[in-house]
Amino acid sequence: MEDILKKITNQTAQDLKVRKDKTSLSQLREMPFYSRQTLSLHNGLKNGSGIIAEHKRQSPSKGSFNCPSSLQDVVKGYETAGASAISCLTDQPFFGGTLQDLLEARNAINIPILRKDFIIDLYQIHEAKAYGADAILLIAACLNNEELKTLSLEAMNLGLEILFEVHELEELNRIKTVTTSFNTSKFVIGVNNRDLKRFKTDIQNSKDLLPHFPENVLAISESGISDPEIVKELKTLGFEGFLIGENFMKTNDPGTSCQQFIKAIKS
Ligand SMILES: O=C(O)c1ccccc1NCC(=O)[C@H](O)[C@H](O)COP(=O)(O)O
Repeated sequence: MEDILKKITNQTAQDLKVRKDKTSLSQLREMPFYSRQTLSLHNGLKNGSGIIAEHKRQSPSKGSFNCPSSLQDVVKGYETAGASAISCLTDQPFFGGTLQDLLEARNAINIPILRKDFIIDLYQIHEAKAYGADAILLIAACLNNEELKTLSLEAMNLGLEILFEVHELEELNRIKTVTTSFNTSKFVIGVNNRDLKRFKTDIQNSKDLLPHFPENVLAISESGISDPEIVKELKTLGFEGFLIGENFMKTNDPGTSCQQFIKAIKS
């Protein structure tokens, strides 16, 4: 595992102990959104712009984005702009997000929401459902095959879709192995263009890994996307989803930035 991921997941494991002591699984199950019918991320991407617009206050690579807009204004702006889905970061120590953000986003919008976090424990899947997510992220670099399978099955049981994230071919091959026995094709695989050792992004990573994708799986390109022309190019190659955070969150009005971006990819 890359150093930064190790650092983040070690912190996640510590924070989880505190949250588990504070809120039991039964209490999560009693929360109003726990029994809610989820929205399909997969369908949202297939039928819409393909943009997953991210709410991201800060990042380990860039620090704070100093976005003056409230979470509600950001996510409502993204929805109005025509985003297919929202990615809501809930990691606090490194990204400044909270589970409360997820709850607020759920109350504000009616498009699919991805809980963007570093999921290493079944408890987090139940949290995702209880706080209103429709999909979760599972990062191959943080999990072995057994963990990937156990977490995926729990998510699917709760009606949550999964975005599997890979950085390299070995991880993509592991996702292929883990998902072959699944009774659904409603999961998506994302290539993260961010090299976590050097914090550099390179779209070429998406282009290199796409030919190795399993058939009929929805492909997403993640990170470092700021040019609508790149999205147009990646679409012609076969990508159907594009996860974009910084490019919108570094502006004063992420919703309007997202609107202009979506207009540009359609022109
Ligand atoms: O963004 C980071 O610096 C980062 C560092 C370590 C682990 C993950 C990180 N980012 C998570 C993401 O995947 C991005 O937030 C997401 O793909 C959007 O990327 P961007 O459009 O470049 O903000």
